[in-house]
Amino acid sequence: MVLNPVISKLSGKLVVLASSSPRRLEILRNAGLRFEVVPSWFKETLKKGLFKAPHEYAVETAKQKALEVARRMPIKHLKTPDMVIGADTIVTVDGMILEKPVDKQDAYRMLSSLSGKEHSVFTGVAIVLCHEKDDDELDYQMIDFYEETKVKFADLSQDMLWEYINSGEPMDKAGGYGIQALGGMLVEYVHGDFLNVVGFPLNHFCKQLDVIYNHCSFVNPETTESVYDRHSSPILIEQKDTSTSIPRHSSPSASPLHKVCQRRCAYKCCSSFAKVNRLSKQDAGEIKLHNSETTMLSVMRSGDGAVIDQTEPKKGDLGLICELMDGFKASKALFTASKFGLFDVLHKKPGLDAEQIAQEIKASVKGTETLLEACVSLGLLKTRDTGCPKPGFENTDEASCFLRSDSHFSLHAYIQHCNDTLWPVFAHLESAVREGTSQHGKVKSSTEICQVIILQLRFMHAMHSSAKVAATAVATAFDLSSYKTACDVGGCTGAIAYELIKIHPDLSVAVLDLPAVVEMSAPFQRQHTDKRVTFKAGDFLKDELPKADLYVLVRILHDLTDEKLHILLRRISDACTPGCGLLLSEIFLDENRSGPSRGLLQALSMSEGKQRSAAEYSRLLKGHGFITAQVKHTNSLLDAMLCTKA
Ligand SMILES: Cc1cn([C@@H]2O[C@H](COP(=O)(O)OP(=O)(O)OP(=O)(O)O)[C@@H](O)[C@H]2O)c(=O)[nH]c1=O
Repeated sequence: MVLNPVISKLSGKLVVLASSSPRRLEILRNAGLRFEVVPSWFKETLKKGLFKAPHEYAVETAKQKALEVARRMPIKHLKTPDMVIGADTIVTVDGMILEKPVDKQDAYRMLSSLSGKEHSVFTGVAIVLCHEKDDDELDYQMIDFYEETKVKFADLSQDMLWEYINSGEPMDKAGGYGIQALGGMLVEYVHGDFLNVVGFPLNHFCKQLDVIYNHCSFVNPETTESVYDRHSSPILIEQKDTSTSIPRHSSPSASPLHKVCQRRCAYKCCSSFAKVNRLSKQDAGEIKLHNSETTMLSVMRSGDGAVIDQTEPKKGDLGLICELMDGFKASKALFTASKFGLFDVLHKKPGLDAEQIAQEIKASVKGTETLLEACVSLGLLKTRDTGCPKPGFENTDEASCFLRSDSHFSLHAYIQHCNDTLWPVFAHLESAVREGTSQHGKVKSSTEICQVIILQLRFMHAMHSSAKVAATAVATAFDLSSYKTACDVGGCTGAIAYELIKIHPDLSVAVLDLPAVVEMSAPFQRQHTDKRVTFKAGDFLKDELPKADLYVLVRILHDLTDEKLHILLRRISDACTPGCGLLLSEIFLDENRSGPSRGLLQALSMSEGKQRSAAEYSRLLKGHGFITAQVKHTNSLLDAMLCTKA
């Protein structure tokens, strides 16, 4: 297998990764594959008992994830992809299939069942090759396979397990661990493909691409001929069979899933098979069949004949609700501790007890004690045994990194902004929802005019601190070496600009922002001497944009009305020559707008704009002549997208 020619076979094709897993994205990106990410909406609810072996469950889930995206993309007016890749990772031990834990207790249960034992990690992968037929139909071929890796865990003590669980790492990972990070410390040995455990069996995938593009010919959907490659061992390809077309309103039993299962045939390469299936684009909604199998709803009739909906609570349901009910208390505890400078005090004098801390922060002993305990429970502080009857307190690593006011990645100013500005705005949320307007005005109108400048400066501090935390992820998201001049439109204090020039030595950046902002941003530049960042005062909606071959828009578009957004994009597009780049950074919503919460909660206090998914931004930009080259979900505060002017 020659790796690069295999990956390069896909250049120029629209390859879509139907996954929200940042690990899969990174594995494939690192392999040089160019693709878009459209997370699947398929709910992982297939009945495990229906499958003879665990890997069949993983493969079937992967197939359904990929098919759901292949169906949805053309309907949602996105382009029909050439290839959709879906994957599903599961952990199996003692006959049980472990997926992602629903809460900490569940993670504990999973990890204890793995302690001291060998288990298997299976990743099922589905590759859907699509061929657009006409307005209504989509032909596709499905190739699927799986990979198994054996992993042995050391004996794990209860303390160690809880420490690991409290790190937060287990929650979005099958089996409740991430071998690529802290979870690696739990592992005694790995037999097989390491990346398979992380979430994607890259080696097996490349072999499959090799088979697809170098060693076999697939059924040509136009001619309906089935073809064998005579120079390699025969790959059995089912002849196109229109009986696999899915009726527009197929019943669950005639679902693609069932058809696919029944029609499975012998083939080379593990469990792969390829055949042409036909899918009506209208069938997108029909994938719901599994919901009926897994729902826990039982309908009963009460004495007066009314239907009572008795939904049994699922494990973890209560945990979720409690977390949400108490969420505001946790936030306010963080804001208060931050306002009192608690994390600075404990950085300078770790190990102080409650009484000493109360003295330092000039607060009551009783109140301080309560706040300290709450902060420990939230993972912001930890206790230290000082040998005295009263425990000492110190910052956790997270607090040390993000909550001190003097740390490089300090979010202190942003947290104060949350407390002083956003908290009062959210107190008016009911009115905001009822009236459909932001409540910023109500809160601001009660502010003295002379305070406006102070507020503006505070706001800039807040933006500066969160931009600094997001900057590395944004600046390193893509290879920008071909660009020499950039303009950071609305770049505020230059936090992103300075990071960009740090990472890209040949780049110089002009930061464009309103005159008042540029004037007030001087104190933020004191520690920077590099002349490659310059500031230009101007209104990006009216004044001339500095010439550049890369325009940068970080957290700008979501805040603009549609009208302003189109004015800005048109102005940038006019300033660009073909080949110029546009680096967009925002929180990208999931395609079904079901998350991430950070983006959706932010929308609740936004005045004019709206939050969008990567595909929505992509479409907007396409309307102004920009083609999306790459999308990156960074796992940091902001995601990123690189587009090129066509
Ligand atoms: C064992 C292990 C798993 N994982 C992650 O566990 C998720 C599995 O869940 P999934 O359902 O297969 O995928 P998902 O995250 O829900 O994404 P999607 O493809 O959208 O369903 C994937 O993320 C994997 O990386 C690690 O990161 N490290 C590990 O060591």
